Amino acid sequence: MIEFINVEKTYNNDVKALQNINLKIDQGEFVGVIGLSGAGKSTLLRCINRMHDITHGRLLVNDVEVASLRGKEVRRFRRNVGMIFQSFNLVTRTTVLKNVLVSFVPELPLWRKIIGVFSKEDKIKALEALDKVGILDKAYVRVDQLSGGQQQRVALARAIAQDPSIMLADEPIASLDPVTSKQVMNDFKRINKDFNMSIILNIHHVEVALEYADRIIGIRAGQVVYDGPATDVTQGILDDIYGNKEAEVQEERRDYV
Ligand SMILES: Nc1ncnc2c1ncn2[C@@H]1O[C@H](COP(=O)(O)OP(=O)(O)OP(=O)(O)O)[C@@H](O)[C@H]1O
Repeated sequence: MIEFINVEKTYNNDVKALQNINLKIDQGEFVGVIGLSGAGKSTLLRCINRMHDITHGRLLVNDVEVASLRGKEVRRFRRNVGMIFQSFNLVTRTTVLKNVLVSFVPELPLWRKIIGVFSKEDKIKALEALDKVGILDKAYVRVDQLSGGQQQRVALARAIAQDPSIMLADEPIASLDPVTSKQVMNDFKRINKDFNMSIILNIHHVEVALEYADRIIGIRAGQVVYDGPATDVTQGILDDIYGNKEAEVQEERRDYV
């Protein structure tokens, strides 16, 4: 479970990116985080895996106080919280398999990192992860020969090879076409169902969020303005999250007249 208790995040430049966040996310939930650009979606995700430190309140992940983790503990903790980025973050000039194997590097002794030898078990784990996202046949292909969607699947395989209980995804389909986006979202859905992995993703495409996520968290100016089932999201709720520009303009005109 992920639990935010009165969480605040203020950056060094005094920007209050998150305020008064109280959330409980159970194991196995599929959550879509939506909101305007700059609302605080990435910050929310990045606090969960301690890429950013919270500045007030408490954040617990599987009963661990995230702020209390030090050094090695942070690395061990992050193995349990996979992260996918819009830009895939892959080494494109090497094979798909090597990119997945890199996920085991933190656990390897230094001499094996240097000579790049991975155990048979690691290779099997990596190949299994590629199989789970349907690109086992691409294991020995160089990443730069793959489409954007296939590259995102490699990133997904790399994250699931660590067997995390939580997967965070920061705009995972932002650079993909609609058809490929659907394939990647279906991968998330399958992983969520088959492995009961919690999926929390930031997404600009509201219709995709509503189609795939079970729960929607709407953020506006660093605060949660909606938290509930995707099926309950109405136009009025979307106006609360995104602001209804048309209504605001009408309002201003009325005031002016
Ligand atoms: N490293 C940082 N240092 C200072 N301010 C930051 C930093 N990262 C984000 N911010 C600010 O915090 C606020 C929230 O940003 P965040 O990236 O979380 O929003 P977002 O909803 O993910 O936006 P987008 O959809 O554009 O990615 C913004 O005002 C942003 O400028």
